[in-house]
Amino acid sequence: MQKDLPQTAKVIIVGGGIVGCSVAYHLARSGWSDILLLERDRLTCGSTWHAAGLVSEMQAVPAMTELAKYGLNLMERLEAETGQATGFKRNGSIATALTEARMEELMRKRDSALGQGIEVQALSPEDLNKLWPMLNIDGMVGAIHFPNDGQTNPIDTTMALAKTARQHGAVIREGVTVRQVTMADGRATGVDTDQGHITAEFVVNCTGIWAHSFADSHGIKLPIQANQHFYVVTDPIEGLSPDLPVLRVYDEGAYYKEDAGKLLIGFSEPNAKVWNPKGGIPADFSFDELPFPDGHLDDLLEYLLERVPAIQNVGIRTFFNGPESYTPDGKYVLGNPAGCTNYFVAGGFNSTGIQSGPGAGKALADWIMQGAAPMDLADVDINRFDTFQSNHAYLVERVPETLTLFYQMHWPYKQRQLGRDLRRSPFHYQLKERGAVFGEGAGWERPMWFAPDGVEPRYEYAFGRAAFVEHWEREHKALREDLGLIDLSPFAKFQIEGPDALSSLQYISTNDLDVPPGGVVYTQWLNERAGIEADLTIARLTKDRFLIMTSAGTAHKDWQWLNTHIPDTARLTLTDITAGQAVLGLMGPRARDFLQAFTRTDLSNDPFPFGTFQEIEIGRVTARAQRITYQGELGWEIFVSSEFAGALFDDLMSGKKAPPPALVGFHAAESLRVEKAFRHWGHDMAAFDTPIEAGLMFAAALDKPGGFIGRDALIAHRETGGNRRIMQFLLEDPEAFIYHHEPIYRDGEVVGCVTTGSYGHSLGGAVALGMVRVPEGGTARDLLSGSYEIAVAGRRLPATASLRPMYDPKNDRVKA
Ligand SMILES: NCCCC(=O)O
Repeated sequence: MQKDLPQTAKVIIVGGGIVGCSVAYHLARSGWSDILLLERDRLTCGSTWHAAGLVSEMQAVPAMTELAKYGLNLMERLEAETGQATGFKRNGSIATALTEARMEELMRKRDSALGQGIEVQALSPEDLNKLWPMLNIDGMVGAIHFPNDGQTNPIDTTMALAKTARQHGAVIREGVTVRQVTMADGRATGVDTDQGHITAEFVVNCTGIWAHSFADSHGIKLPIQANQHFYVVTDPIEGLSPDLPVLRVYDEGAYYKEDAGKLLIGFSEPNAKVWNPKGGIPADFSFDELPFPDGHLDDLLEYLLERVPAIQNVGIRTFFNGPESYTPDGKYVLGNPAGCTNYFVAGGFNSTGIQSGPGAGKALADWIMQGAAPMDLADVDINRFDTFQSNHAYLVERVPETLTLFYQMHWPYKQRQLGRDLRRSPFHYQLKERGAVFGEGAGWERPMWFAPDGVEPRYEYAFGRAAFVEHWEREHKALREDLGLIDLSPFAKFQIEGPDALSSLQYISTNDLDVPPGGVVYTQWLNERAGIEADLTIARLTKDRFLIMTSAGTAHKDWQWLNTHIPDTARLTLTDITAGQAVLGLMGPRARDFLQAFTRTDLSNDPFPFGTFQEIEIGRVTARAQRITYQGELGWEIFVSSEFAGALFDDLMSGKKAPPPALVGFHAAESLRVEKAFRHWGHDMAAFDTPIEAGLMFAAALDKPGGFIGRDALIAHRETGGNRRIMQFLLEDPEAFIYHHEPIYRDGEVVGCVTTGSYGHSLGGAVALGMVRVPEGGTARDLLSGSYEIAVAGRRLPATASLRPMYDPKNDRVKA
């Protein structure tokens, strides 16, 4: 037993890598006391010690970028603050392109970086050579240079964080093994260590490559798995400048970093490997490395000898392989798994723990102290993952591709190949037979587009008008002008039933759900600050029974929100019935005539108005048809018990009663919704956007009896008017394509960025939604003046902007 090991703490952080030390640093520096960090062996001994230490501001999504920028600024001042050298330097970083397509990717990345206030310049191969004189620029098309990026020494940086944490009162103990987090009634109560029990108010899992198995041991599922990460280090190279920028040659799967007069070269290889030792990751793996397999990197090693010929003269001294933790989507995880509000995790850093860990540690510390995420962290929230994504075999199959994709072309709409074919809708094989090309969302296989006879059902990726765009366009127009059928089965469906179902839903929903049975209500769920936590549709099935419908991507999060916000005393049952109900969207101007041919129910407007549902017979099958749309046309979403789904599909597609609808994939579903300016949670709005900013006040029943969570904050926010608004944009140039995060300029100044980009095949150009700043001292109406541009691959293209949907602004088509 260590002397003076506390018996109780406010926060116990398990794991002494850079992330755990950053959490301790930020809690202690903010004045929280009784912070205890427990490390099984010595600080940094898991993955931190062998990390390469590249630090870049620009990350995959804006929230990660903001935290990385914070982290770099922190590293910059850490040495002065602690007196501990960290090795941090802003020697810059360069990303290179060996193809025109890669250059377009980099120019799009540059646009996005500029929009986020990051300094970046495009370089010609010759300019590049001035910054990296040893580089062989054969085949280089160009590059981009981030002068404020750099590198640091991971061990020293971690030690500096730990030192300051200690100076501010945190206790950091090495050589204490946490065997278990103790839990009671769904809450963490403390930890069992090899030296006794310690009680705690909060427990934080920062155990890196052990996070999955450690959490599993106390019943918490985490989507984290170790991959093998390889790098080599040369012998000293004469004349290598310590100020040499970090270099990423994406097309050759390699990064280069100056390392005490040598070059450290790391890889993102095509055939990446997980580390999945029999019996799990050894508990005593400490400052250890893994074998460097023969032949695994031969192609990439050949490239580097050509790319930096000086290496041929000195040779490679070290071949290193170390495990690092990865997630199924390449973004790290923060927050409360499984709704356990005093258990936190920060993990799965996908080889970016040094650049992301310091900022992520701050975000997590703030989350603990404030009791809520301190900024929009939807992209990294642990609850974006469903529980199936913590399955060990799934992770082992899935995560090597995360490492591989890191440096591969980031093609628009690129689909993963591994960890697929896991979640299939009841229509899967019928759609596949008809040419469906599948993409994956929340594990579901979803038809993205349909290849007609004679066209191979697979993507040829490209920027702009790729080959599949003509099929996407055909499906989009078929639905707009005639009739389309979309498989919407991945929708999550939660049934809530009981005498307190209505009052509980009223309490968490902005809209008034006290509608007659048969009504379908669009609503948001807000947090206390009036930020939007969920965006859903709720049908009142009977007086005491409701069906909540939400998108597959937010199912797990919304389920957690529901469970943690319905009052404890409420008399109701809550059931996830997603698997039992298949859904078809039958949408388009011919929807009524078509469906009428199958049913005796009168589908005309008066007996079957918009925003209602009825149970109807559709030929041989009885289903619940609800008259709403996410595509902006007349239509019904048809909910059918899964065992009848195949028969319903066959009947509708048979052509016996009416010409069948066109099959429509998710590219068209998305372009149809963006043309109609329908918002999507997680893209166009999230927990830091209010209904005012998202333009959704029409769904807030401010005067309903009893109010709702967030109502007072929403009313207060309405007084100030808010300083941002969602707008819709249409590019004037019909050839350009928008994807995501492109900056939006108003009169030459960045005022926001694209939240969803698509192509409006009916509007005739790229169409987008974007959150835009209201001019200082002005109102939302002022947004309608001024000239707008959107940056696309290095060019600023004029765009028309609107606060109302450009397509069918009065809903005439929807309510026809
Ligand atoms: N630790 C490897 C990081 C790779 C990269 O930032 O490109």
